[in-house]
Amino acid sequence: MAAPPDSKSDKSPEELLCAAAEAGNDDAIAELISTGADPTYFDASGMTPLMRAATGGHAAAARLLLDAGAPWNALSPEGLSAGDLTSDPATYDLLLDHALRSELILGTVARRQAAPANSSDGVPAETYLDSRVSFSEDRVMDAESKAVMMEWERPLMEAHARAVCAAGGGKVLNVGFGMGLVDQAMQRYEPEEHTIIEAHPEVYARMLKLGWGEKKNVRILFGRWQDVIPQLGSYDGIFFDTYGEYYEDMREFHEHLPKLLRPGGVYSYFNGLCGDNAFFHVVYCQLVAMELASLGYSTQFVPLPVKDCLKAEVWEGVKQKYWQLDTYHLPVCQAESESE
Ligand SMILES: C[S@@+](CC[C@H](N)C(=O)[O-])C[C@H]1O[C@@H](n2cnc3c(N)ncnc32)[C@H](O)[C@@H]1O
Repeated sequence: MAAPPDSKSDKSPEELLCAAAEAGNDDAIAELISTGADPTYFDASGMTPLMRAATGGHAAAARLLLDAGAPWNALSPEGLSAGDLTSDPATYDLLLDHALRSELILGTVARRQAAPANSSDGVPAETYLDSRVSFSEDRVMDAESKAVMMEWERPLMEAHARAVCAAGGGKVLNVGFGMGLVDQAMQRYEPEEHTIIEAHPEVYARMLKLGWGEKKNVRILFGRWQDVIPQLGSYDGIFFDTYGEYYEDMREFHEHLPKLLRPGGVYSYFNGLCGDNAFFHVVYCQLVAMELASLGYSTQFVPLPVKDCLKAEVWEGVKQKYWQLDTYHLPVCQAESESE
């Protein structure tokens, strides 16, 4: 709750804090915070003091506010965070560093968002696999009209297949069939063995109907990757793209990489984490890269423009636009010793 108005100016301490943040007045910020002004306050325009400091490019002011507990991940009515609002490199770096440290400790954004595909609000992760999905030419939808997979991603899936089949002709693994876009692309590289894991019964039934069960180099494992992992071997290329799971699930999958990925192999995943906010997305690209680095993998992000794939009509009938950024960052991960 906002503190009472300041008698001299008729403004509350929080409004004064916003004004001081906007002006980059560090002394006034320190004074207001020390006398109890709330740094988590949203002003009448839906802006926090930190957003005001970030917009003005005042790094020192932003530091004072973060140290006082200002939330780095608060969103304006337009869905922008302080990191999205600044054009000052020092303020951006400060916010990014703070966000990474907070997420490493608390994981607040990850817990709110389902990882790599889309948000699972509406259909909880645990129930997605028990609920109906529907198929049309350009999408697979869940029971809540959220997109499980969409045709606009085809060029991305082709680029992922190119990355993980780079060595050509080896053994490849794909986790999550969806529309089979990445698998179609992988098949063009004529892998010696192509393993596909799919957990949804209706997606699995459709795979069989489409003839995937008869391809001689294809091995289908029906079940959750968590359950079929003991049946896996080791691979030259691995792609991971599930739906309705959380960042923690992907982290758990990554822990298996040292066993699953052969020396010289390439790992990639659908990089949809926080695909509706540019700053959160950068935070999560870096977090995953740090986590993979701790397992001995280096990650490069290849920028792919996607604006032209995303005309407004793409989202017609879809409850949530899970991707809203102009550039997709395709991750290419390799064992550190091999990528140098
Ligand atoms: C986003 S789609 C994959 C799209 C695919 N990359 C393509 O190119 O069409 C995600 C798929 O993962 C499946 N899935 C979800 N959770 C899974 C799990 N734990 N194990 C295996 N598959 C899972 C979903 O049923 C869905 O078919």
